[in-house]
Amino acid sequence: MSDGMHVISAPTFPLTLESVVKDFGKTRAVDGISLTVGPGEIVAMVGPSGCGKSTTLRMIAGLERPDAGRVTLAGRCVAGPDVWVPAERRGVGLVFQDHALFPHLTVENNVGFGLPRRSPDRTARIREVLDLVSLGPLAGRYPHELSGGEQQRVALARALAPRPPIVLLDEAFSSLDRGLRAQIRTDTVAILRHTGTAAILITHDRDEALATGDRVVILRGGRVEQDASPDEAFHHPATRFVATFVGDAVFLPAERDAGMLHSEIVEVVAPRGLGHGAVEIVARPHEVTLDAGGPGKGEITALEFQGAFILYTVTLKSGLTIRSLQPHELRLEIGARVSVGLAPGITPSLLVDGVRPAPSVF
Ligand SMILES: Nc1ncnc2c1ncn2[C@@H]1O[C@H](COP(=O)(O)OP(=O)(O)OP(=O)(O)O)[C@@H](O)[C@H]1O
Repeated sequence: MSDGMHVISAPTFPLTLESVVKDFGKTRAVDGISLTVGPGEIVAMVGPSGCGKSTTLRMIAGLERPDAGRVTLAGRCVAGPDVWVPAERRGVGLVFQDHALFPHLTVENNVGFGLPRRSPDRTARIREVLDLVSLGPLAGRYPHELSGGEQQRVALARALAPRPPIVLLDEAFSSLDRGLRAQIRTDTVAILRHTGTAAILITHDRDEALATGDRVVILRGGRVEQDASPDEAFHHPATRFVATFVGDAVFLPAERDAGMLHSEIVEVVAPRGLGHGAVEIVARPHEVTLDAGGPGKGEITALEFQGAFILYTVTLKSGLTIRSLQPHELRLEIGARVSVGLAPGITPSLLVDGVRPAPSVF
């Protein structure tokens, strides 16, 4: 610019959704979702069946047309009022649960499918992405000659080959068995990070979402219930629904008195401006302590062996049941009386009428 001003250009986000809506007849599948995915960011989208995950992904890919709102990919509006760019011209990478490989094409031809036929670097690019997923030696095989994990890697290589702004993974690991699944997921994330490719990963599995995403977007009824880091969603859930969706949660009703919140097992200072409404203190079972000495306010009413830990169900005097996750060193029988508390250093989150109070109260 001639006046000497520096122009700082806005970063180009791989993906922006603005108030996107999709109806199927009378069903509102997606109800005004807004979302941004930053460069190289991996976003896990999670929520119960029917919450709109796949429909959202299909609108990003161009397989469904939004009824309202706007989809922008790498700075280009691809869906909006009067704008519609079809799937084949969006350049989005897709990886599905069933891998969707072409059975009559070899691995290398599957990988090269999205690359222009006459591109001079086509062969080199196929080699490069096959090496990236460690499948170079299998380039000439057909999909039916590969294991499930290898097929998944071919699908990833095919999605990455055209250097897409974003890769969309729809339940991409669900068909793999448990042990393999964790390994392939780790490898996939490493490859996405290595190439700096942004991704949205759709999953039913909360542990997968928390382990994989830089951010987790929790959907419910076609809306974003919370969009936060895994740590934030786990420790400061926006709603009661999120609290239970991202992990096992213990809700302790609390009474207000003289600036304190009193629950059956713990007291905490009431933050200023907490507002009116029913307050609950939220804890996780691994934060609930049990002490077998003394009279105790609770009684062990069930226990469940969970590998490295035992999950105890404790019934308190009021009849409220809570859960506590304990190492095997603590051996308690059903019927044992215990004192119950919260581990030192824990600042439990609060809900007022089922919703996290505004951050300004803390
Ligand atoms: N083609 C369609 N026609 C009619 N209704 C549809 C269609 N696709 C999805 N729906 C409905 O839209 C809502 C959202 O579906 P969607 O598949 O996006 O959910 P989801 O979160 O991906 O679910 P799941 O985890 O079970 O795959 C559901 O109520 C579903 O029944």
